[in-house]
This record gives sequence, structure tokens and C-alpha cells, in this order.
Amino acid sequence: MRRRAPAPPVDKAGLVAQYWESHDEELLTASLRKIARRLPALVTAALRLAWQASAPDTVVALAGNVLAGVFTIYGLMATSDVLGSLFAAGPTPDRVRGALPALALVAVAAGLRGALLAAAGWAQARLKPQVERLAETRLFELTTRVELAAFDDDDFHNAMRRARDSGVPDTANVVEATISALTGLVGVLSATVALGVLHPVLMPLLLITAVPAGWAAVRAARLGYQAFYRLSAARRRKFMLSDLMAERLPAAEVRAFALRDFLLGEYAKVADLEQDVQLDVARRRTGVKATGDLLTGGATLAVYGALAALLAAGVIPLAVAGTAVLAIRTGQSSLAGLIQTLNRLYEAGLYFGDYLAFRELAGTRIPPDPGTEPAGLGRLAADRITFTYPGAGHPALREVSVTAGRGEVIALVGENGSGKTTLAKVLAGLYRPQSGTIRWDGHDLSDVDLRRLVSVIAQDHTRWPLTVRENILMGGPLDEERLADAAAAAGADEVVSALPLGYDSLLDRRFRGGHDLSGGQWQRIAVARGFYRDAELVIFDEPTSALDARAEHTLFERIRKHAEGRAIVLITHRLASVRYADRIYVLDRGRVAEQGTHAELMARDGVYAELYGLQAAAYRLDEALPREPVT
Ligand SMILES: Nc1ncnc2c1ncn2[C@@H]1O[C@H](COP(=O)(O)OP(=O)(O)OP(=O)(O)O)[C@@H](O)[C@H]1O
Repeated sequence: MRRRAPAPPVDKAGLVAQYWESHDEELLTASLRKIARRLPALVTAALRLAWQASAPDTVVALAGNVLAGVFTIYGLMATSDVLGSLFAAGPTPDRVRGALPALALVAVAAGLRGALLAAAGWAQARLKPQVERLAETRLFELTTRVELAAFDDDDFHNAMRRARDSGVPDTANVVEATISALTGLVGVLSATVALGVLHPVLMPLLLITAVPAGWAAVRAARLGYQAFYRLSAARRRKFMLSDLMAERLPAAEVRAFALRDFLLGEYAKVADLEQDVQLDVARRRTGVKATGDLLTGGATLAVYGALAALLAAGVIPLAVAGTAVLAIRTGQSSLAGLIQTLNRLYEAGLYFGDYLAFRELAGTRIPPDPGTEPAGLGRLAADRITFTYPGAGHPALREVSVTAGRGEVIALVGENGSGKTTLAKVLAGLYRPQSGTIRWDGHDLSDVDLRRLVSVIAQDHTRWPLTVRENILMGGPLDEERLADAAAAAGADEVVSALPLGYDSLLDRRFRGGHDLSGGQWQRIAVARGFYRDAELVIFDEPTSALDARAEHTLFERIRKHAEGRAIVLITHRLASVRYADRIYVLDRGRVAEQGTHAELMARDGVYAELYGLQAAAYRLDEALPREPVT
């Protein structure tokens, strides 16, 4: 069974919250207890990922921090000995001399602690890019493997965007925060152990001073999330406005419709709101920090009072009291840091959770392993196939049967939305029909590996931001002769010869030296891609929609020749160009309404004849118009 992600929450304005905002409320309301409950699972998952990214770096990062903690305790104990010698009775030079061995130990402990922390810090820094890379690679391994239909499922899509935009970056943050939390924990434990060894009564003193600092850290973090939450709708609008003002695609319309002042005005409104909220947060955070500092000051006073009382009562000697002050300071900063880190870990953990959940979800959408690759294609036969897009109310294809044999050109025609593109994608194995069968020389389509045998020139083909050569080869091996033939067949050779670097020209204006092409020129490159691939089944989905009349005529001729030794499925609205097709299927609202050769369909005088007649009449009308220029 497929797992569906929970429905996105709806915000106060009635808008469906965006995928990047889904955790804001959770962050806003998370209690320390809730944070603590989630931590073990989070830490385990983070450490597992860190281990997979680099076992040696994980070991060094963890062991370095733990050992540094041991040396902190050791250093504090040695400090106590130093103070004990200094505060002992006797002449000062003797006391100093007596303190020297312990002082040397303090220096050694500090040096080793520093070295261990440096090694752990280095390992931690090395882990970050490795974890990020691993997380990203795993994500893309899945996004490129899941069935195409998953991309039509908006729950899947949202889960993927969340995992990609926040999950991957926060994966490294979770690992980093886990190790930092461990560092903080070791720091707190070391100080606590040191205090306990000095005198058990000293242990609670650490808590007294740490609580206000911890409270201030959590409160300040909450205020930050609240601002983030309050600004979520504004941020969404700001993203949209910044895209409109600083992206290439809308740039022409921004100028043509004189939208500059309007957009800047809208932007100012959002920016004002954002600024107000941020200033408000800054003011409240300062208040929280001041209160925290004040309370910490009070608590410190109380601790010193307690120490003085213990000293006066003879419970602890002066040297122990001095060391206790140091230990409390060490523990205090570790504890404040630890609480902050746990907060960070929890926040990053929510997005990391999304990443893990997406990986699980994507695992359920991976098609079964394809079988063996057939040697060639004799006949492809679809029998009464029905296909409904995920979430769609009605089928895009109903009980459709078509066949395409080697050496044949079959044409799919019909009005917009009649199901031509959907049928082509189903025949190519990109979508699996819910019922009916498709057989490739008798083998069910799901049992054969078609990846190298089918070529689809999509109607909405991608304008790959790569070089011309890469756009045509699409990762395939280079065969210069075939490349030249494919480019010539598609009319892309003319495009290439006009570019300064020929096949090496980069087709992306966002990079230096990049070029852009006209719609028709892009289409020629896309068609060349289809010709270059030595496929058994080639699907051309409106390959001439952007071509001029001459190029269109030539291309249809080439497609016809290309059918030798393979099967061609051609989708087009130019009915004059399908006259030569071996079979024409006329689709109407997802069904095959008519089929046959051009002559048969004309004789039938049905939908095809009507559409053909309309197009022909338009040309005849045009021919009948006066040729003199209109004055
Ligand atoms: N990804 C999708 N998700 C849901 N419905 C879709 C999707 N793609 C297409 N449809 C719907 O399926 C039906 C068939 O669409 P299809 O693209 O196959 O039509 P077509 O005959 O190729 O149209 P055109 O001539 O405009 O290219 C339409 O009702 C369309 O709205």
C-alpha cells in the first residue's frame, strides 16, 4: 500500500501552507519534554548516516569530544591540587615549588584537551560535506528512479520538495548538532563529576546557575521561530516577487507592461512587515537576554554565598572552593550551549525526519526491476488499455487499442486533451495503465527493459542547459557520423553552424558565453536527439509545432525515412502531414473514435474527415484571398 503524506495544514488566511512551512507550528509549541522524547531516535539516525558517510571521521569526532571531557575532569582535579599547595601553610617559595608538579599536570591536561578538541572539530568539519553529499546522492538516486506517475501526485511532490529544500541541508546540521550536543553533554558531565569528586554537596550548585542561562537560550530561540512563523505568508509573497523582478523569463513582460513600480511597491509592503517583525523580535530577545543575565547574576551570587557558607562551616577547604568556582563556570557554559544545541537539533531534526520519511515513501514508488532487453521490435500492441492520472476524476484513456509494427508510422490525431500524449507515454512504458495490456512482441511491457529501445521527443521537451552536443547525445556514446546525420535530419545542422562554438556552444544564457535559441531552433535540437538515439520505437509528439513551413515539410519526410527498421508513433495536428501514415488513430475524449489510413478515414466521413476538411478549407480560403497589398 502506498503511504500518503499527511495533508498540509491550512493557515489563518485560508491558504494551504507551503511545504517549507509545515513544521513552523511544531517549532513554536515544542516543549523541552517533547524535544527530549524525540532525541534518541534522531541521534541514532544522525549517527548512522554520519557513520555511512565516513566512519573514521565519526569515530574521531565522537572519541575526541569524550576524551577531551576526561581531560577536563583531570585538569580540574590538578587545579584543585595546585590551589591546595598554594593555600598550604609554609613559606611562599616552598608553596609555589610544591604546586609545580600539579601545575605541570594542569598544563598537560589543557594541552591534550585542546589537541583532542581540535582533532574532533576537524573531523566534525570534514563530516559535514560528506554527510550532505551522501544525503543528496541518496535523494537523487530515488528521485530519478521512482515511477513517472509519482511526479503527478502532489503529496509525493510536496514530500520531495521538503526533503530536497530543507531535509538535505538539515541532514548535515543534525549530524553537526548531534556531535555538538555530545560535546556539551560531556562538558556538563565533566564539570558535574569534578564537582562530585571535590565534594558531593557542590553538584547542585551547577544547576542553580545554569537554569537561568538555559531558560534564556530556549526563550530566545522560541522568539526566533515565532518571527519565522508570523512571516511565513509574507515570505512566500517575497519569494514570488523576487522571482518576478530578478529572473530572466518574466524580465521582458515586467518591462513591456511597465510593472516595475507596482512590483517594487508590493515588495516594499512585504519588506516593511518583515522589518517590523524582526525589530520587534530583536527588542524582545534583548529583554529576554537581559533577564537571563540578571537571573544568572543572582544565581551566581547565591552560589558564591553557598560556597562561602560551606567554607565557613569547614565543609570544604579553600582550594576546593576555588576549583569549584572554575568547575561551575565550565559546566555553566557547557549547559547553556547544550540546551541551545538541543533546540537546534530538534529543529533540524524535524526536517531531517522529512528527509527520512521521503526516502521511505519513494521506496514504495520504485517500479519493479525491468526484465531483459528485447533484441528488437516486431510489433507493439496495446489492448483495451485504460489509464487515469493520479488524483484525476476520470480516465485520460479508456479501452484504447493500438498497434505499431516495425517499419510503420502510426499517427495519433485528435483535439486538445483527447489523450494523444498520454497514450504515447503509456506506449513508451512511462506510465502503467490500470487495466488492459501492452505487449512488445508478445511480452508484457512491464517484463521488458525498454530504457534503450524507446525514444520520446516530448511536446514539452526540456531545454537542457548543456552544450548542443550534450543536448543531442544525452549521455550516450559519441558517434560523430551519426551526430552529423541526426542533426541534418532534424535541421539542427543549420542551428549549429550559426553558433560560434558549434556543437560545443552552451545553451544557457545564465552562464558566460551561453546562448539561447528560438523556439523552433530548440525543437530542431530536440528532434535531433530523437534521431540520434538508435531506438526501436520512436515517438514524435508534435515535433513540428514551432517549425517554419519548409522545415516542417522536410522533417516529415525525414521521419518517414526514419521508420525503416523501427516503429514510429507520430502525434501532430497538421493533418496534411499524416496522409502517408500506415494507420491513423483518431482520439476523442480518451477513446479511439476512428482508425484507418487517410483514404479510409476520408471515405468514412467522420471526425477525421471533418478536421481534415477544416484545415484544407483554411488553406483554400487563404489561396482565394487577393494578393495585392492592402492599402
Ligand atoms: N499530468 C497530468 N495529470 C493529470 N491530468 C493530466 C496530466 N496530463 C494530462 N492530463 C489530462 O489528461 C487528458 C489528456 O491529456 P493529453 O496531454 O494526453 O492530451 P493531448 O491529446 O496530447 O492534448 P494536446 O493536443 O493539447 O497536446 C487531458 O484531460 C489532460 O487535462
